[in-house]
Amino acid sequence: MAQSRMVVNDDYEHPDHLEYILESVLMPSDESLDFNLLRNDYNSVLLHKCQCDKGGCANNERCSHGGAYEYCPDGKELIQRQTNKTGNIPIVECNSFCECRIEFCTNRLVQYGPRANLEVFNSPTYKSKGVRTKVSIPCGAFICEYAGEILTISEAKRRIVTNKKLGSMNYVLILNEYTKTDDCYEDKRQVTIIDPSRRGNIGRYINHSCDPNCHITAVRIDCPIPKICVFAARSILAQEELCFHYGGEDRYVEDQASDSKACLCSADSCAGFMPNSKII
Ligand SMILES: C[S@@+](CC[C@H](N)C(=O)[O-])C[C@H]1O[C@@H](n2cnc3c(N)ncnc32)[C@H](O)[C@@H]1O
Repeated sequence: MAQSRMVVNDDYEHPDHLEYILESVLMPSDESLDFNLLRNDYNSVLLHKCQCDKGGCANNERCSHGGAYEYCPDGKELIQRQTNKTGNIPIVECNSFCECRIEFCTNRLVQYGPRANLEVFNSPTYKSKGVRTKVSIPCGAFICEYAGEILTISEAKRRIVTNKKLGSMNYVLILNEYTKTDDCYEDKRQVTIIDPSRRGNIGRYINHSCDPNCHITAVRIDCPIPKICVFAARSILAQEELCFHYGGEDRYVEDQASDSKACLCSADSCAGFMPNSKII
């Protein structure tokens, strides 16, 4: 049974014989200095807490973390606030240190686990496994974490080279976060590298598209290392395959680095090749 540091509702079956995890976990130790730094981050907690009363966390002027989510027009579920349409604004959810009352707090979503009614299927578009939804999904809704092993930069480089040599599928996802002012990306602030090839959740089956219906956003709950989270970038119909752009924010920052692997997304705007985020 998969274990989590939080109360996560995730009872998806794992179709492969891999270890199913409920949230990202630290890679095995390689005794390096980089690993020790990563472990320190992984084991540390964000102490900053909010002191909200009922409803306060809906408002980013009142709540020190709040305002990331709002109710969708039918009021049925919390979605990513529509000012964050590209998913580029990182989210900090309320956590166990916060003084808000959990039953009133509207700044907790990812911590409850992936949405229901997703399924892994054999995708005819990608000629491999993919994830689709059995029911429609509103724009901004949380899909799931892209959970896997959190890697050091040197271990990620090593695994990417090995995958290429073996011709294996590459599951390593690199999220570069940037400081941003007036629509201009500036210094890189943090790199997070996740590999669900050995240990992962349902997110590991989501394919890349050059015109995706989902995007990724960095979400922190109680750890300074963000979770890479998949949200709906538009309304999605039942039976649609879910895809996001593997280049993340990098595609806006510089000429997108591309892989030698042909992209099968079949979008009109397809770049022809799979994107390849740089490990800077
Ligand atoms: C995170 S996995 C996605 C799930 C994968 N299809 C599977 O069966 O497990 C990433 C791998 O899926 C394949 N893939 C994903 N998106 C693709 C695309 N747009 N074009 C070609 N292959 C893609 C590539 O082999 C890539 O290394």
